[in-house]
Amino acid sequence: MMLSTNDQRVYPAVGGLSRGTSSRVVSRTHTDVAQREAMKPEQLQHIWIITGPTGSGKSTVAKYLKQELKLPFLEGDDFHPQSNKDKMSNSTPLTDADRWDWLISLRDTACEILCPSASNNYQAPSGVIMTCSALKQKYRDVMRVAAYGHPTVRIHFIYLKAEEDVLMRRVHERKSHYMKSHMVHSQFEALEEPTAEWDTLAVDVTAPRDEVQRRVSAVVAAKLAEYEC
Ligand SMILES: Nc1ncnc2c1ncn2[C@@H]1O[C@H](COP(=O)(O)OP(=O)(O)OP(=O)(O)O)[C@@H](O)[C@H]1O
Ligand SMILES: O=C(O)[C@H](O)[C@@H](O)[C@H](O)[C@H](O)CO
Repeated sequence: MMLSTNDQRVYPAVGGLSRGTSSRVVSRTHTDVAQREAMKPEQLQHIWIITGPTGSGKSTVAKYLKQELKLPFLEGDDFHPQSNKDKMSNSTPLTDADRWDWLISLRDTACEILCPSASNNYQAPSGVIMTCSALKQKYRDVMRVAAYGHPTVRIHFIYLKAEEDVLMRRVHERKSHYMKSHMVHSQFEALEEPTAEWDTLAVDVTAPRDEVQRRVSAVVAAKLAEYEC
């Protein structure tokens, strides 16, 4: 299934993110809620966060989705400081403390991208795709802050789900990456599955790549269709 692309739309600066507010948490008022409910689909900006443990195929799926939706893409791995990469290369799992700044910098970069600016010719994109393991609920909550005070923004987690042994095999076969297969178990230990969270679309990724792509396309298309009603 091919997704319809909506990246060509031009958004007025007035409805979108405004510079300088990306990291500020604004309290939700009745007006905010009313504005949020009154949004037209073409005014919305979607943050698609591809989540799951190491080896679940986040980068693979995100590159596919980038082509399909023609949206900017942020690779979560690129936002880890060298100290985090060194830790993971040395087979030491990251702690919460290691992850906060990483999560915040990813979130704030997504907000910057969605903001009309000279770099996008004052035509902010209709969304952004990012990879981010977001293993725990409190990490996903950090990302959810991107929608606070920004009535145009909708956040969707696409959770790539597979059994540990499947990911162990995939990471073992993947060469030239700092994350090695013996780190997979620690990722499952940290994992709090988001399957019951309202903004999460779970996709079973045990299947071959083309089938996973079809599943991801289907859940994204279904989600976008909800806003057209
Ligand atoms: N559906 C699939 N079937 C088989 N192999 C796959 C599938 N999807 C991805 N792979 C392979 O599994 C490995 C892990 O995929 P990928 O690097 O995209 O995962 P990731 O979640 O981004 O990992 P990390 O968090 O460690 O960066 C890669 O070698 C990739 O080619
Ligand atoms: O939170 C984490 O422990 C990391 O983000 C891992 O989940 C990533 O998979 C790692 O960056 C390897 O790519």
